[in-house]
Amino acid sequence: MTKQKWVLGNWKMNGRLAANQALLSQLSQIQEHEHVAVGVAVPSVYISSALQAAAPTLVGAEDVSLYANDGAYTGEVSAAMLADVGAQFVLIGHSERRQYFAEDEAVLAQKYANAVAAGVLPVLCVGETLAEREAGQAEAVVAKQLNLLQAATLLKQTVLVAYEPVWAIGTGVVASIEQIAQMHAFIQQHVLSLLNNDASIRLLYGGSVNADNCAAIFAVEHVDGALVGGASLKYDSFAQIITAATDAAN
Ligand SMILES: O=C(CO)COP(=O)(O)O
Repeated sequence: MTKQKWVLGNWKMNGRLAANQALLSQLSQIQEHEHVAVGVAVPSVYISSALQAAAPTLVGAEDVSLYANDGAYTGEVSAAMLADVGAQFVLIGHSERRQYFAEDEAVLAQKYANAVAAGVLPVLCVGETLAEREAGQAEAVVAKQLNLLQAATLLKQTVLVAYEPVWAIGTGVVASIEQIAQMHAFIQQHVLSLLNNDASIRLLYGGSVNADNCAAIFAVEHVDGALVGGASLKYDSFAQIITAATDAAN
């Protein structure tokens, strides 16, 4: 899956069956582009139904259990189950998981490994808070969050990382082009050094991406796509972002 541009939606805890199917059937009619991957991460209860309506749009999960094997873990969904229903990717370490569910690096490393073992492509989400940026810690924080990739050298596939500054998520405050360019260059270099230059890396930007700002973001070096929250919930805005990615890939 070495596409040049990736546009992934993250529905978060949104959606209902009928509305999902309507949105996905519109998305499924967008002309497929050989260099653009389009996908949506959806609540796990909707993965199966989404898969029936979405192709060629990829369908992924928003989270996966820390526990790898079947067992007495009430409420959990394992990576093997995601693979079983056909989920093609899974978000790991979204800032909302880190913030509301106290997921730390050890937990996320295990989740990442579980996804890899089950054959579900992990998308590692990283990003600093505003306080961390203001303290000059942005790169150090992101570097620490990337370190779990070291244990993922078993990967011989595309490494997908989404840089989502926490202060840009759902706020309408998009990072500046300079901030995105600087952090993406840093992430590219850091991941290559972690993986001994042996990886195909795709870096997505996330945080208040919309139809108006996406083209400028896609033009930044080392930006290989976007992870889109709010604007992925409406066909028009998501379709415009896909069009901009397609233009950028041409
Ligand atoms: O968290 C995000 C995607 O994972 C970004 O959300 P928004 O696009 O709504 O800012």
